[in-house]
Amino acid sequence: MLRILSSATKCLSARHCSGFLSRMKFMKKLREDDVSCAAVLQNSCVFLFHHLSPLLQRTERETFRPAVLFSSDVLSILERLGSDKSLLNESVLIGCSEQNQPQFCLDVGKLDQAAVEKECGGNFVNLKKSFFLLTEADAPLVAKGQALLRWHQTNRFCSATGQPTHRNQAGSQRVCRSSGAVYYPKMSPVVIVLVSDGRRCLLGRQSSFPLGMYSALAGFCEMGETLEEALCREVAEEVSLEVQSISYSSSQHWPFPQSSFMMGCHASVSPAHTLLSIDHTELEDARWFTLEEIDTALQVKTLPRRGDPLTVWLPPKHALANRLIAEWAMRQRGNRVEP
Ligand SMILES: NC(=O)C1=CN([C@@H]2O[C@H](COP(=O)(O)OP(=O)(O)OC[C@H]3O[C@@H](n4cnc5c(N)ncnc54)[C@H](O)[C@@H]3O)[C@@H](O)[C@H]2O)C=CC1
Ligand SMILES: [Mg+2]
Repeated sequence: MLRILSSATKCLSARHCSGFLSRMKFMKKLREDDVSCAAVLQNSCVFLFHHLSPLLQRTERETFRPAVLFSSDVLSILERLGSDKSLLNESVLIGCSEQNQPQFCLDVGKLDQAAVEKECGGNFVNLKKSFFLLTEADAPLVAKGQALLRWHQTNRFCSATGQPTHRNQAGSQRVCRSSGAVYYPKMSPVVIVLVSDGRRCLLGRQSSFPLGMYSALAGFCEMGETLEEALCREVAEEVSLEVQSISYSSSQHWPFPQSSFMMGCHASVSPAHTLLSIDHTELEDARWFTLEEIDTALQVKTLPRRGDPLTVWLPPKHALANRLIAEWAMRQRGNRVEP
């Protein structure tokens, strides 16, 4: 069995960079210079995927972390499993750790899954499950890796000429040599908004959500829309409310169902106009929640099962919706005047 190293354990490329600025410049160079990138890949961390499912390893504390191998370990595995070692060159650059360790991801879907799992002492777990098994710190990098690997797998041909596209070594773009068209990985912009009437906040649920889960309203931005226009339209479409003011909170990359760029906002509506008219083609339910109800929902740690009494619970900390709700609750607690 091979050793699986946390990305912090070795620091092979420290001489290349130190601090945030040099790390960013180093990454830029790797994206632009195929020869440097190929050389660095020989001494880097690699996150393995199998048909887009990341390889996870159980820790001593019965939690999970992404299994991180060194390129030399990957080459040994490829050799032992009788695979062409050039497969390593299909790795895609995903980052550089704070310890200055370049990080790549590689899909070994061509190899036997069980054989790789045995070699590595881990398991390939589909992204939806693994995203929530991982810590808030590890999940985004794994999601980014999967998103890039998926993009490469689904953009192998030029949409103008039908000719094959060719990736650069870092995997940050693909080029059609026939037309010269350059393709870059794409995300769909999505607005997510926590609407408040000053006293309560508005949450909704789609029928596809797990039982009892309510979240902030969200929707894809349409071509040509500003963030603010998309937000007002989505709230109008889904619950027939007119938003009065908007403030931006923060953003996140969201891998489900495919790469979205989520932009999180707070918005207010007039307390005199809070009557909801729900579009049931989009939402199964939407309701106003008081601070007490939100506090209770934030406490729910074990997910309800079918047959359990209906408990409202909220998206986990990994989701921007959770942050928006927590921000709102904190602000409400601060505003509350004790009798
Ligand atoms: N990270 C978080 O906290 C949360 C993330 N989300 C994510 O936000 C996203 C958008 O939320 P929804 O309410 O489902 O959006 P939505 O309200 O825009 O409705 C989805 C529908 O929009 C259409 N659509 C338009 N452009 C699309 C595109 N580029 N890709 C896919 N469908 C498109 C499709 O018909 C789809 O069925 C979802 O992917 C969901 O996973 C939703 C809630 C919380
Ligand atoms: Mg929606």
